[in-house]
Amino acid sequence: MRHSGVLNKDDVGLEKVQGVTKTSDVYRVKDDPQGDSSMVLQAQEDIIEMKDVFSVKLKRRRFVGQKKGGTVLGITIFKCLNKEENKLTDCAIHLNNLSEDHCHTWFRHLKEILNGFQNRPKSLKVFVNPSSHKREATHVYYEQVAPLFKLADIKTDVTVTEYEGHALSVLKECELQAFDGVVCVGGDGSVSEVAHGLLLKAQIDAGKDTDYIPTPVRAPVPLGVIPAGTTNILAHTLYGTKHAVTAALHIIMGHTQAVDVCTFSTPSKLLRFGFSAMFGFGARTLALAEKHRWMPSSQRKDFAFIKTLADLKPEECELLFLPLQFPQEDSPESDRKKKEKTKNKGSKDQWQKIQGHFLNVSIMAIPCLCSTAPRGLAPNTRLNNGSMALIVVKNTSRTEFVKHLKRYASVKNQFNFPFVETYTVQEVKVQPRLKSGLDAKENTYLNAASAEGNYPWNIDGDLMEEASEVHVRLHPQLVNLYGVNTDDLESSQATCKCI
Ligand SMILES: Nc1ncnc2c1ncn2[C@@H]1O[C@H](COP(=O)(O)OP(=O)(O)OP(=O)(O)O)[C@@H](O)[C@H]1O
Repeated sequence: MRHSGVLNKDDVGLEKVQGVTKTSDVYRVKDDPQGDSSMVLQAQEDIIEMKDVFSVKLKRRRFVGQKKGGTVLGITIFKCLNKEENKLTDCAIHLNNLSEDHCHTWFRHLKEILNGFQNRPKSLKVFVNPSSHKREATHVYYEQVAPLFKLADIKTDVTVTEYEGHALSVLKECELQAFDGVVCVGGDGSVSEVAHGLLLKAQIDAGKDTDYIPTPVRAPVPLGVIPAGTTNILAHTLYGTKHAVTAALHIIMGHTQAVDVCTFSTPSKLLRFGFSAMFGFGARTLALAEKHRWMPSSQRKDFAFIKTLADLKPEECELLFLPLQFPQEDSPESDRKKKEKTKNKGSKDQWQKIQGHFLNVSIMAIPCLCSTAPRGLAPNTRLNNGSMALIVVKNTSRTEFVKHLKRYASVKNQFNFPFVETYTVQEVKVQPRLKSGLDAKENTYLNAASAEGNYPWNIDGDLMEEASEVHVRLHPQLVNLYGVNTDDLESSQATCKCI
């Protein structure tokens, strides 16, 4: 057998015995007492690429109740298959042979090749949020994902979170070097907490002051997302689908890419690491939804959306931003240093200011694909292009604002309105303006501010409340995420019909 990474008909003779299911084929390796492995493949499928194989097992005949031993019948190869709409599925190929020695040789050879894939994880730290969406994350993990991890011989250390902030406190104490990756099973809120925890722990381990981190260090291991929440924007952006098995297979196959990350800070402290934020409409909607946690999740989100739209109000604020000085092409990871150099060239006098009344301000380091916006909330940025999209929606009528929102679901450009401005930026400072001469109650009515003067922020689907200026900085390719490049995904249709 050649170690070309491909099993083809010149390497091995496999006789297809019987098709079992769509995803399970049975072949018989022609009996070859010499152990000669250059046999002829007689099945319809000529080639099995080793890069698509994630597990090999010895197949045995066992009696009912027998746990160990048993007659070796052959080997089973488990392979990852591409289905339609960006979905992946697993498939089993059974190879039968009468010689036990022959089967063991094949098993060892294939195992050796699989062990040679350095980027595939062997040990994962897993967080499951049992309260996500309709409380199905635990089921999704144990029924759909854990069996695949076991098949791929991946060891797991699972924490089922018991309260908000649990994943963060476990990560702060976690010895990350014991794992090849961290996985979060839940919605955007959970993923946001785990991503923040992973990056914060990296800073703590590097001895950084966690209140002020101008140049954070990279996360030491990749992060994987298994979608099981009400909103799954990050999973959708990475896999092009909300499909737990697809996500698990990308993790098993070790498909990773470096992704840009933002830090969100006040003048005195770091609030969060994250990928995207909304201030104004997107944040008010989330704040209202959080107040109605007792409602079923999808209903809560639709209710909050409609109610916030009915009470549409602009936010008065000042935006300072540092435009990207030298627009960069989408470039591979090797350009990271070049990007950082570019970034440092931006001097303070290049800051630009706009102020006024804004319905929504989005600051996004990644395109943020979701079922309601298949091309993304920020289709004008990439996962790792070293910049953020700043999307400013100025005050306008509700009718015009709804037209703008509807465009997210269509193929038309959602930014092609006189009241929408977009910028490609490296840094943004958002300073809300409390109206002078008004008391806290009046300010709460006119602005989104709480009685304490705090403004809601929607950071990766997680609600944050801040009174002071929020400074958003981009850090190119700070974390590796399991998944594929958004540009390689098939585009899908919008599924939201609520406006
Ligand atoms: N056991 C728990 N009980 C309650 N909340 C938890 C628990 N574990 C984690 N959380 C918190 O639940 C929040 C929401 O989780 P997640 O995003 O996974 O679910 P979701 O259904 O998508 O929620 P959302 O409505 O926020 O989109 C996260 O901020 C997380 O910190």
